[in-house]
Amino acid sequence: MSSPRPIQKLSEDFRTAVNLSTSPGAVSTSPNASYINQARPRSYSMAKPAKALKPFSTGDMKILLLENVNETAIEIFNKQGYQVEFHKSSLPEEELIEKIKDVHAIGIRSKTKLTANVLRHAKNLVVIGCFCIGTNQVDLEYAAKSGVAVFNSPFSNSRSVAELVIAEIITLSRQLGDRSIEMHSGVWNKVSARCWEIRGKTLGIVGYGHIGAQLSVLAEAFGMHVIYYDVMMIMALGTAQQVPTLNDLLNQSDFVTLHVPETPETKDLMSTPQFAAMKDGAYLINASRGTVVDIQALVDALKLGKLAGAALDVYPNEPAKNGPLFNDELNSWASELRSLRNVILTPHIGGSTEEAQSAIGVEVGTALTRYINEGISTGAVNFPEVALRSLDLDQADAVRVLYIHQNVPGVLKTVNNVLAEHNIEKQFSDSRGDVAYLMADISHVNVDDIKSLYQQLEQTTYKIATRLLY
Ligand SMILES: NC(=O)c1ccc[n+]([C@@H]2O[C@H](COP(=O)([O-])OP(=O)(O)OC[C@H]3O[C@@H](n4cnc5c(N)ncnc54)[C@H](O)[C@@H]3O)[C@@H](O)[C@H]2O)c1
Ligand SMILES: O=C(O)CC[C@@H](O)C(=O)O
Repeated sequence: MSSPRPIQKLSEDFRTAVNLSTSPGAVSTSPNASYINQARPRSYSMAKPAKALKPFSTGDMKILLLENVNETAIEIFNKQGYQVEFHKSSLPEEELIEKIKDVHAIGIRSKTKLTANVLRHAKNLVVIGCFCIGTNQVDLEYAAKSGVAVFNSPFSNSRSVAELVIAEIITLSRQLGDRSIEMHSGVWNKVSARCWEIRGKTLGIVGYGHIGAQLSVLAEAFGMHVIYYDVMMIMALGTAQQVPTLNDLLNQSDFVTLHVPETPETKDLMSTPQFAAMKDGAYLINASRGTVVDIQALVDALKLGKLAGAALDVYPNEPAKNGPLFNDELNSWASELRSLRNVILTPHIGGSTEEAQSAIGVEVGTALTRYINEGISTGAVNFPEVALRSLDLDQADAVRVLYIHQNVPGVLKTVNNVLAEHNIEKQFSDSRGDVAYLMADISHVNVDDIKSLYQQLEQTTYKIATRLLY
């Protein structure tokens, strides 16, 4: 194994990988058309140095980082001069509420629940970073309506999850977990009964997105036949085949692996009828979200011998920190599940590799910095995606207006009346559901006028949040 690379190098590699400029405002995983059309030519050419913007009225940027967010992100924030408070685990709700009152940004992973009840205390909050793929732990709609943009890392840990699943397929089919536990307790148990090669077996992938598709390619390299079920029509990779229903997948697969998001539709997607539809002696793998499997029903199917084994990485309730906490108090079936043979249990580590965590730190850290410093929301998961090219260094009297508002008719007329006292250099606005976001660069602004400009915008009827950068 090579030692971890210096952070600067990682950051450069990431930028090269996504093929964008070295401007901190330029990293994107899903550039929308407006971003490409408006921001690209100038930021790519790097013809003129960009003006570094500072916020009006926000004071020092305070960032709360929970759940051991990677040091690559901390380094990015420190470099910006933000005040960073770092915690290794998530926080109990009351403590979280106390801390969130004060901060402008928060970085979390999958454990911290940013519910409406928590977010309504976050009076200064501008942006949330989910340093992971899943965003189900955040009330995205409430955040958007409060003017808080949410960013995640859509695929930086996909490969790590896919590799874990490959390992689990082999581990289950060879009963490696049981043999290892036996040897650790001094028992030599050399058996071949019900141990199989994976070559020629059918892998059924439920959810053929970033992880499912990556896994499909790896599994075929091992000689597996791959079928998949997805609510969308998705192009097959290799010789994989999409099947029309979940039941079609279940009754053909030797291994069923789940890669769907947590949604109301995926709750208990796998329960008693679905286990009954699986082939006798098949295996189930879940590294998506704990709510997707009815675990009591899985325990029953395993006890009956209907399934030959299972691997679980995620659970409906997961401990907030490391320790001997996976017990019946947390999940009523925990000790029953722990006692079963050929069941691999891992503590939500699908994306927990050095490579994935470093890359996620850089990606989400950069997205947050870009949004805080320049207002660019490209890649936000809950928010209109808006970008403007940077202001030039010689535009000393220019101000960037960031105005989040309710998406109702007539707002822009009011706002442009306020802005029209100055020269509008460029502006761009977009909406998503009930929320709209306007970015405008205006020039010929006297520094003494900024306060009045801010107050006028703050007083407009449908305003959600205003930020001025100058
Ligand atoms: N264990 C871990 O550490 C870990 C790491 C990363 C991601 N995850 C979880 O894995 C999930 C999948 O990740 P991804 O990056 O592949 O997501 P993705 O969004 O790229 O793909 C999800 C796929 O599921 C499909 N889908 C949605 N609802 C469905 C349904 N009801 N039935 C069938 N298909 C459905 C979507 O159309 C999409 O193709 C994430 O949402 C996250 O919760 C877990
Ligand atoms: O790192 C985590 O806590 C979550 C990992 C994974 O579930 C994700 O959603 O990316």
